[in-house]
Amino acid sequence: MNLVVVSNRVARGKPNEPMTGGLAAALLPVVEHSGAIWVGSSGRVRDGHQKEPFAEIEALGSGAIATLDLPAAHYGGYYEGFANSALWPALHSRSDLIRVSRDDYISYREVNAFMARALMRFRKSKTAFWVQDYHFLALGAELRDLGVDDPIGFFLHTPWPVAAVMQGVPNHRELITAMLAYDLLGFQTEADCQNFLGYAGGELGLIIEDGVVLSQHGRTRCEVFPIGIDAEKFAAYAAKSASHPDVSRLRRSLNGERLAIGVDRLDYSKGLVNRISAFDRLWTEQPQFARSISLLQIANPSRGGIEAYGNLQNEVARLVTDVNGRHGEVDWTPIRYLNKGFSQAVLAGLYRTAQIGVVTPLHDGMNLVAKEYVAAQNPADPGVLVLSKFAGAANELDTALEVNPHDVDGMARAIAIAAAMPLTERRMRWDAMMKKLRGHTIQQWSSDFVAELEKCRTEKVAAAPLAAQPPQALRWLKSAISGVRLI
Ligand SMILES: O=P(O)(O)OC[C@H]1O[C@H](O[C@H]2O[C@H](CO)[C@@H](O)[C@H](O)[C@H]2O)[C@H](O)[C@@H](O)[C@@H]1O
Ligand SMILES: O=c1ccn([C@@H]2O[C@H](COP(=O)(O)OP(=O)(O)O)[C@@H](O)[C@H]2O)c(=O)[nH]1
Repeated sequence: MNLVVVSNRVARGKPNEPMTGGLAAALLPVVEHSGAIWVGSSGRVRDGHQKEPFAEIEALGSGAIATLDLPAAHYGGYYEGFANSALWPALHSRSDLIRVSRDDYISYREVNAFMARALMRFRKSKTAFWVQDYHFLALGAELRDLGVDDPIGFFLHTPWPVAAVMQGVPNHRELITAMLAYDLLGFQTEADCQNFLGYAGGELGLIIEDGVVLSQHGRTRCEVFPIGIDAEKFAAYAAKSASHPDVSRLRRSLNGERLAIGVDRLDYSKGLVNRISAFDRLWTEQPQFARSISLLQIANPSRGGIEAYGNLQNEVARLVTDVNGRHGEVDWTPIRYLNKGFSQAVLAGLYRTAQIGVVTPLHDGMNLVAKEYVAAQNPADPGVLVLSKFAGAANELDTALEVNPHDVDGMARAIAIAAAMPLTERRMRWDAMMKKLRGHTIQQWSSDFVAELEKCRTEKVAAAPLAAQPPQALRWLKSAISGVRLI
């Protein structure tokens, strides 16, 4: 089976460059080892009507990356508009930030249709399509409209909120009905999956049986596939990172003080304001921690053309200046705040240098930084992960110090507890988390999904004659022939 992976963002495959987000970071090794073709946006646009989409193709391990120039007239409305100003805030339960625009929705659908047409040239006799993330909710339906009867699966990297929040997204019914053209919908957590099923059953009134939604598109299985990392790679990077100039300079600069590290895109979902406020609270309420704990916050700028992101960047910069101004000394800077990225090899060394990892998003699909921080620790003297209960990673990393990111005092207390935690407890917590990370790698995540996708397609085709009926007919049939299972 040939695998075609599709996402908006693709990784550049250069080992010394930072990754832009977890999706690209996670899929890079999957494509390298599976021989898949990974199709995504080049980040450039092209004017006019493209007969043949312009694609650049380069090898990536045993696979390849094909990047497309997206249509100039629709790119802004698609990426900064509908995807990141309507869907992203909704998916992260920030209804207050949803921006509604009819034109953005049209552009979003145009780009989904454009991508479907472009994908036809990557289709061979036996192909499975694996679509990634909220940029392409309608891509499966567009492919079906073009006559594609191959397995088509979808994985959502973000959370899926409760139905009342999704109802704030323009055209939500049409869009979510289109999602049912996929054979398999994958989610990061059980809560996300249940929220989706709740919407399908409640808002769309569809029948759901054992995690399968029955609709006019047939059967759509919904399942949980928490994304993993290559823990061994991070451990190996960390073990040999000391010689890297950034890592050794950081270590020399510490003078015995303890370091906490935060690594995030500058995104309102990451809870940066509350995190910095928690450090402010710690240094104010427990002055013995001034000089003895400092924070290294890497905050890579993201989606800078969107107002909410520009506002956040200003707010965080102001807050850091204020906190440093009040708590700093001539020879001590409480928060080292960097608006740039590092390669994962360097990042691993920075993670290992820090005794505390602070990962406190208000909402996050998974948060790979949490997993990478754990994997990069020195087994003989591991650091402590302070982790938000609203990160998908909290489901697996359940021996981290769990915090509520809305509770600034609680986070300040957790940071103090982390700083004082004895070695035996740190090792016990770290061992348990490391076992989970080793037991569920990124390669397993992808092979589990693809195996399930092939199985679902076979089941869907076998059940097609009955499941292809409109949902109203299914409901009527079900009540008319009681006791008969409609699968
Ligand atoms: O492509 P961008 O607009 O620059 O944004 C970067 C990525 O952000 C999001 O990442 C998510 O995927 C991670 C891996 O599964 C997950 O750990 C994290 O919780 C998610 O937020 C977004 O979903 C991606 O599409 C973006 O590429
Ligand atoms: O300077 C940086 C900051 C982050 N990352 C990578 O970007 C990803 C961030 O993923 P995460 O799931 O934590 O959050 P997202 O940005 O996708 O929301 C991780 O794999 C990091 O290793 C990186 O390579 N360099």
